[in-house]
Formats: sequence, C-alpha cells, structure tokens
Amino acid sequence: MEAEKKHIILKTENLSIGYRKKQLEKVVASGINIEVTEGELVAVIGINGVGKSTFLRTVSGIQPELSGHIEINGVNRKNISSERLATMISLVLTEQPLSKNLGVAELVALGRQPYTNWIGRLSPGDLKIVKNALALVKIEEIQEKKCHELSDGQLQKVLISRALAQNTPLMILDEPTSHLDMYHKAQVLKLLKDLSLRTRKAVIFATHEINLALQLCDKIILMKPNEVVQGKPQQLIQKGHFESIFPSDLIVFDTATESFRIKT
Ligand SMILES: Nc1ncnc2c1ncn2[C@@H]1O[C@H](COP(=O)(O)OP(=O)(O)OP(=O)(O)O)[C@@H](O)[C@H]1O
Repeated sequence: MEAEKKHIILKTENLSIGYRKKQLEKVVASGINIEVTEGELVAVIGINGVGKSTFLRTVSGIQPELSGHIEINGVNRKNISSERLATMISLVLTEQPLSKNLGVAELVALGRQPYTNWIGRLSPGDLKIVKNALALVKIEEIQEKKCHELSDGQLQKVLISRALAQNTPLMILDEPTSHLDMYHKAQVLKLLKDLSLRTRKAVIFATHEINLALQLCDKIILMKPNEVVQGKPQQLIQKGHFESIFPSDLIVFDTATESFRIKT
C-alpha cells in the first residue's frame, strides 16, 4: 500500500549558506537538500560552529542565502513578504531581546501581532488562541507572573507558547534547551514532540542534546563540515554518520545503546 503523502512545509534545494562582506563570501555550508513535512519534529545537529544557527536564520529569512532555493509551504521564499512570512514561520531564538517587565500572558499575546492592527488590539478570536497556546504548554498557572520572575525553563515554555499563538505551520527554535537541567531539557523536547503531533506543525530546532534528539525526533538534519545529511535517526545510525561527528579521542558513539559515551 502506498504511504500517505504528507504535506511538505520546508524544502531546500542546493542551498548554500554563509556570510558576505563586501566582495568576500564565506560559505558555511552548501549543497543542502532537505525536506520537512507537517507534524514532524526535526533536530539540527552538529559541532560548535558548523552552521546550525546560520542555517536556521537563513531558512527563517533573517539572513539571505548565498545561493539555492528555499520553499515554505510550497512557495519560493523570495516571493513571500515579511508580513506573510510572520504567518508562516514562528521563531524561538536564544538571547532574544525581550522586555522582562512584560507579563506572561502579554508576551504570549505578542504572538498575535502578525494578525492584529498597529494598535495591537486583540479580537475575541485572538484571545481564544492565546488561551489555547497557554493551555497547550500548560502554563496557565503562571500567566499572571512577570517574565523577570520566571526560571529559564518557564521562560522557554512561555516563548514556545508565544510561537504557538502565532499559529504558523513551521516553528523554528535555536537551542531551546540551553541553560536547562537534564530533566527540564527532556521536558521541553517532549513538549515539542507532543506539540508537533497535536498541532501537525513542523518543528525544527538546533540542539546539542544528541542523545535526546535520537530518542524523540522523527528526522535529524546532521550538519558536518563537508556535508549536510538528513534522515530518520535509525537510518543515520545505520549508515554510521554519528561515528564521525566528533574527534574520537574523547567520546565515541555506541551503536548498541544508540548514544554517545566517554571513551575509557
Ligand atoms: N555574523 C557573522 N559574520 C561572519 N561569520 C559568522 C557570523 N556569525 C557566525 N559566523 C560564522 O559562521 C560559522 C557558523 O556559525 P553558527 O553560529 O551558525 O554555528 P553553530 O553550529 O550554530 O554553532 P554553535 O553550536 O556554537 O551555536 C562559524 O564559523 C561562525 O564563526
């Protein structure tokens, strides 16, 4: 029987990413061909400096691609205005400048900005969506708090809730678990998994939590210095891709337990 064809939310073709300064071009990664479909949870993995943030920023339209093609929901990203892009991609970035004096519910309500007028008045429909976003992330109890009163883990959930209120088919997060303890890292990633299943959004996040990503994600985009590959965790493990991510003097990938361990 033919497998059900899923809607493609993000597609890149021969994408090259990096930085341009005057005439100089610094290519961070090239030949990136990936596809992410609705309801998928996808981790972007690779060593420090390999280009994970650059990739996410390029896909989100924060910085231009060097060359190649990006499609969001079937539309060439070059043909999408920034206003429309805000209804297609929601972002959760690390070290985001935000007014910590804002209340939790107020911050989540900012997710409705692409749909409200310049005064930002919320309609009953907007308020319902904000309420739903607070409930999906289970943060109703802290909605009256100010953002400066929150722990890092709580703040991360609030930012995810704001991205949900934005109601986009694609959610992109850059290292959503940095600064969190092991339990809260697992909690946030499990939350992303549940959200991708329940809302059918495509959720893409950069992470250094490879062991957790291998257990939870539908797909992994593995960025290596000379190639970017994508696949189901099992496929990438079977092809031996994880054995060559790090220099092997300190840590090794154990295929039996499908996790990294310290070399003894
Ligand atoms: N604004 C910039 N201008 C020029 N080069 C940059 C700029 N920002 C990052 N880079 C370079 O691009 C490369 C990729 O950086 P990037 O931050 O995307 O990596 P990363 O995989 O997200 O790293 P990490 O895991 O440490 O967060 C690095 O060599 C970095 O020095």
